[in-house]
Amino acid sequence: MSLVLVGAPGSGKSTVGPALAERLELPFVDVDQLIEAGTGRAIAEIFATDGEKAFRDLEREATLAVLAEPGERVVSLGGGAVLDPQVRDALAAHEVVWLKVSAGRAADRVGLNVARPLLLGNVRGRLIKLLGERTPLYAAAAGLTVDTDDLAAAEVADLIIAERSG
Ligand SMILES: Nc1ncnc2c1ncn2[C@@H]1O[C@H](COP(=O)(O)OP(=O)(O)O)[C@@H](O)[C@H]1O
Ligand SMILES: O=C(O)C1=C[C@@H](OP(=O)(O)O)[C@@H](O)[C@H](O)C1
Ligand SMILES: [Mg+2]
Repeated sequence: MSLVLVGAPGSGKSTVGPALAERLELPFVDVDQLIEAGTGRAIAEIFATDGEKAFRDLEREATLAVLAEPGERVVSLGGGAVLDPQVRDALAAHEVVWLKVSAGRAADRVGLNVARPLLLGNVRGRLIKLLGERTPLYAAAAGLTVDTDDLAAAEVADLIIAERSG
């Protein structure tokens, strides 16, 4: 069983994951990084050239493969991975932590970073829409929720460790 971080873009999955893995002395996997390493292409390039559907297919395959591996690790998913019903089923076998973030705070964090093609244009507006669609999915998947709005990434990691040992 792995410790799996879910949440919107800008919630801190890719930042908190390595900190958590280091503290727990577990291996760390970021599925977006795995896709980029496996294809030799940036996520933004996959979106731009092949479209979102092609990215979601790669994401499903990579996410299901990581979640099927035995052993314990810390896994950071992409923000949209929970849209896939097979991924949601696979998450049921893991310890899932939802890094909750408001649209305003997530927008502050991701800024105008072009690495997130889904948010291009009106970043805050897109985050509001995306959170509306995904909040029920994150909530249903998670056994633990951490509101990250007013916490530094290291504090989020500390809180997760405190909650699971307490
Ligand atoms: N709790 C936090 N407080 C402030 N900034 C954060 C926090 N978590 C992440 N960040 C910053 O926000 C940006 C997005 O974080 P990232 O870990 O890539 O999020 P995600 O993987 O969930 O999209 C990065 O610049 C990161 O340094
Ligand atoms: O929310 C999404 O649909 C996406 C989130 C991104 O990951 P982060 O959540 O780590 O930013 C990345 O997988 C891709 O740009 C799509
Ligand atoms: Mg990430």
